[in-house]
Amino acid sequence: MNIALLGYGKMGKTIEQIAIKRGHTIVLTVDKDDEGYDITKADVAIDFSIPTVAFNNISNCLNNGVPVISGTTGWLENYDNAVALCNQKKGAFIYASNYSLGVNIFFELNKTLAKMMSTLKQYNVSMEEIHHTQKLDAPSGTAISLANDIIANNSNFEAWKLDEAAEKTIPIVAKRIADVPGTHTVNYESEVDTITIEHIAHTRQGFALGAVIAAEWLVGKTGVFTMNDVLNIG
Ligand SMILES: NC(=O)C1=CN([C@@H]2O[C@H](COP(=O)(O)OP(=O)(O)OC[C@H]3O[C@@H](n4cnc5c(N)ncnc54)[C@H](OP(=O)(O)O)[C@@H]3O)[C@@H](O)[C@H]2O)C=CC1
Ligand SMILES: O=C(O)C1=N[C@H](C(=O)O)C[C@H](O)C1
Repeated sequence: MNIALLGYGKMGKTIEQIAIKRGHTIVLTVDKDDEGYDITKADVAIDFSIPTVAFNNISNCLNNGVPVISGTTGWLENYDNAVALCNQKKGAFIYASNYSLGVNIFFELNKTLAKMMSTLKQYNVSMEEIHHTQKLDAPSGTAISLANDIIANNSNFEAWKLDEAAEKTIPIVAKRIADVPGTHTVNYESEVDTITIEHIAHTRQGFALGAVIAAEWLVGKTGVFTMNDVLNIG
């Protein structure tokens, strides 16, 4: 497959290595100063850029008939517009806050636990995410997905908030520590005990492999998909 990498930073470069090992060709890399690039030579585009440009990158692909997967976080105010454009153009699009197999299993565990805890009002939930100090957004996209899945599966919680505890609200603490690829923790705490589930990424390889697998899966399809479709879980 001919792949375009929109965003050629830590993730773009890790994806490049894995894509080449899997027999693909990188035909385009786009970074900050690469305005007006020609996407049409790519069979699929993989966007891991920055929050302010992700929607432009995705729109450019969909407008040119190129399937696109995005892992960029912090741009979700435009997610519905991306879905509408994909449907209008009969294109192919995946966004996932986290492409790793481990986190997608962790998402399912989190949903199951949230359902189990819904009748146990003595437990308060809280979340923590830890990432490297270059991260632009907080809380992480993965933390937002986890919080939204708790809200969808447990009527004791209606919203999430960064750093703030309030009634029916899930507080999320975001810590920034040098070189941490990504750690997510969900805690249920009562007066007598604590239940914790945690995912720790040791490297970026898991995110990158998942992104390449998603790109391979998307080519030839039409529609808006999620990692649950790719991995056939959930
Ligand atoms: N969904 C998932 O599984 C994962 C998601 N992520 C997310 O992916 C994104 C990228 O992460 P990461 O690679 O670590 O970040 P980096 O900062 O290392 O890379 C982002 C790259 O985007 C480039 N960029 C800036 N402007 C543009 C533009 N107009 N078009 C294309 N690229 C541009 C930056 O260039 P320059 O440095 O010159 O500004 C930089 O090289 C983040 O949003 C992060 O949260 C990360 C890991 C996993
Ligand atoms: O910025 C990162 O590095 C990561 N971002 C994603 C997120 O915001 O959830 C996924 C992963 O945790 C790494």
